[in-house]
Amino acid sequence: MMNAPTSKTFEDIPVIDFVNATSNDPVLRRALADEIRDACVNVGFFYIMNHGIPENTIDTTIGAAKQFFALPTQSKAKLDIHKSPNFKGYTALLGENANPENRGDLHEGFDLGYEANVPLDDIVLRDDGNMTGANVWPDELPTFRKDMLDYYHAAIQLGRSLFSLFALALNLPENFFDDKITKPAAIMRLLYYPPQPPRSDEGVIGIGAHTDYECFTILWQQQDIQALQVMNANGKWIDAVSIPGTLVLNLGDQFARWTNDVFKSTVHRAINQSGTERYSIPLFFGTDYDVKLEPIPGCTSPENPFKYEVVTAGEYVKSRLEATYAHSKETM
Ligand SMILES: O=C(O)CCC(=O)C(=O)O
Ligand SMILES: [Fe+2]
Repeated sequence: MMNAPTSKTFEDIPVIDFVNATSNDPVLRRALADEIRDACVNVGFFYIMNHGIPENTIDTTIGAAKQFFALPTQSKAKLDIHKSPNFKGYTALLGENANPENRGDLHEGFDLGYEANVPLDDIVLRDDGNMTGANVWPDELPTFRKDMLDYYHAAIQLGRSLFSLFALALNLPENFFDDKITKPAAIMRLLYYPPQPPRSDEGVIGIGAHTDYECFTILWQQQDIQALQVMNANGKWIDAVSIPGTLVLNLGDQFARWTNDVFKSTVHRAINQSGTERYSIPLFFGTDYDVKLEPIPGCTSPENPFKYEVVTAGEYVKSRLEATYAHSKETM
């Protein structure tokens, strides 16, 4: 876990209106990028208002997610993530352990990625054999695949526009990341958190304290349930309350490394003590597999040299994923 403290402590997570995200007016885009920079440098989390993913797409996807997790155990086990060479499929309760100090996370999950046989309008993809390989789908739910990919493609579109804004926020040309995200290395995950009693087992919570691995995560979280918490620089947990109509955006370790910690990858966790089931959908957005995480212009100086070993983005994420799932491998 990368525990880089944030430079300035925060008590609130900023809400940023994306209505001007694709405006033709560079002044408006610049103003938005300044807000984003502030959130990335000081918090590592922000809410996105006017994110552009249609509400009915979200509703359909959540409906399908509920049906999936309600399937019999044997149906879900057929799709177990340990059977996949590229981290796709089902994670059973306690199958993941985001914080190695804990004993397993109290959630079930389902992971999917880009499918080469579903053309995205403007993207040419090749399966490079590394994590972009085949998804698995439940035979029992005929529309599940379409429902998932509809959300996936809408979120990818948002993610690509975010990369331009992050470039601006780093005072780089808006197209700086374009040739580094030709194949969306984006993993979408459905999460189901059963309710846990207020005083529960030590070391078992919804998802243990962790940072994410990729550049950033676009998170849909269920309304009216408080579960997600974000750690500020004083080690205090700040509630990431659910705000209707928004998505949560948080930065991950790929971006923190790449920007020499100018952008913060902030520790977070989720505990569902609401008494009801909770669903969320993180979509982890990385770069192309072979992009080298070399110092980004403007993020280093003689006084502030690059702190990290240069690795490729894909190898970095893959090694982190292997470590995450290693804990439940023996039980398969
Ligand atoms: O469910 C949530 O609110 C957070 C999930 C999360 O942090 C993750 O999957 O990395
Ligand atoms: Fe996370």
